[in-house]
Amino acid sequence: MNTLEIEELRLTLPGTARPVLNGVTLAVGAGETVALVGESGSGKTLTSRAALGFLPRDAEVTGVVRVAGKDLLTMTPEELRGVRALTVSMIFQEPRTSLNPLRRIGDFLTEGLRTNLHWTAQRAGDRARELLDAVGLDDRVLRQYPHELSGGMLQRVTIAAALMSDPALLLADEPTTALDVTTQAEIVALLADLRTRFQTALLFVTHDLHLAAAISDRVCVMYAGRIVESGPADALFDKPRHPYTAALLGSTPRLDHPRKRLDAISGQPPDLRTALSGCPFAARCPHATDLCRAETPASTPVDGGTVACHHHELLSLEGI
Ligand SMILES: Nc1ncnc2c1ncn2[C@@H]1O[C@H](COP(=O)(O)OP(=O)(O)OP(=O)(O)O)[C@@H](O)[C@H]1O
Repeated sequence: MNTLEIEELRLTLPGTARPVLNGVTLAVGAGETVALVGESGSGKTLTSRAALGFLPRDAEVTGVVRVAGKDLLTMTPEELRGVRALTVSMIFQEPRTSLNPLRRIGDFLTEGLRTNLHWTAQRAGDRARELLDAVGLDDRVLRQYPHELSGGMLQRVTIAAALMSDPALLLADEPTTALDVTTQAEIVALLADLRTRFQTALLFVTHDLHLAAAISDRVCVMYAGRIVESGPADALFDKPRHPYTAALLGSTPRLDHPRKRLDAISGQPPDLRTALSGCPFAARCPHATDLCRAETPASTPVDGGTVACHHHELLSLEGI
């Protein structure tokens, strides 16, 4: 059984001309890391928050969001609280905003298990020390306050906190964006190490396709509320099938080719006030034809993944 299954998730917000999520389907297997990649506004955060059962209050939602076999969209608030406390944890972009500045790190780490599972202070403290060690921090941190730690140390603390309940699924939403480049690399290496050590499924949200390929088993590429391509990370990286994936690869700096010329993707992603017909990427795609502008391509299974492009077979042959 997959740890996370999202099927045909469609989410519409009031006052918009099209759904902000438009039939998102993705799965994360037990212990697997899947990256969700796309430009700002493509719907990555809304998708990952849906895996915690957090949806905008005024949204119209259809589809299925199953965690460990149970559909979050039909759960009672009480059941949802249980899932968030024990089964799914989230690591946020900016660690400082997820910690209370007035509370010691030790209290922050242990309060969930003490409240939700009624663990004793001793037992929860032992678990906190074990996890601080796993994330490379000394247990003196337990007595410190957030302002005494650097951004990188705080992100390690929030990762330890996310793992305290031994969750089946970890959601990481741009967890390195607020950090400097060296610390970013350390946090990515740490997450890669922890996912094998703790066997936690990980959904990693990022706008950086190279980072996604480095950390994940599979990648889902999002554009305008849809998954336009998914597949094994190395295959998608070596041989993208969707013109948008190819364009994203060409526009992201690479650590191994820092001087390579970058090609910006021309145009802007469509905003939510624009109704879309046809392929959502057609207006920016160098390969678009009348068919693309008229008909929305369905997501089609291909070797180990999916692609939603009318011309993917031809483009794969030509090597986009
Ligand atoms: N509660 C909300 N009310 C209105 N619009 C929203 C709400 N939440 C998200 N949106 C809009 O939905 C779209 C998708 O948002 P989302 O945060 O999922 O994008 P994203 O891909 O994560 O982008 P970023 O990388 O900038 O965080 C955006 O246009 C955003 O402005």
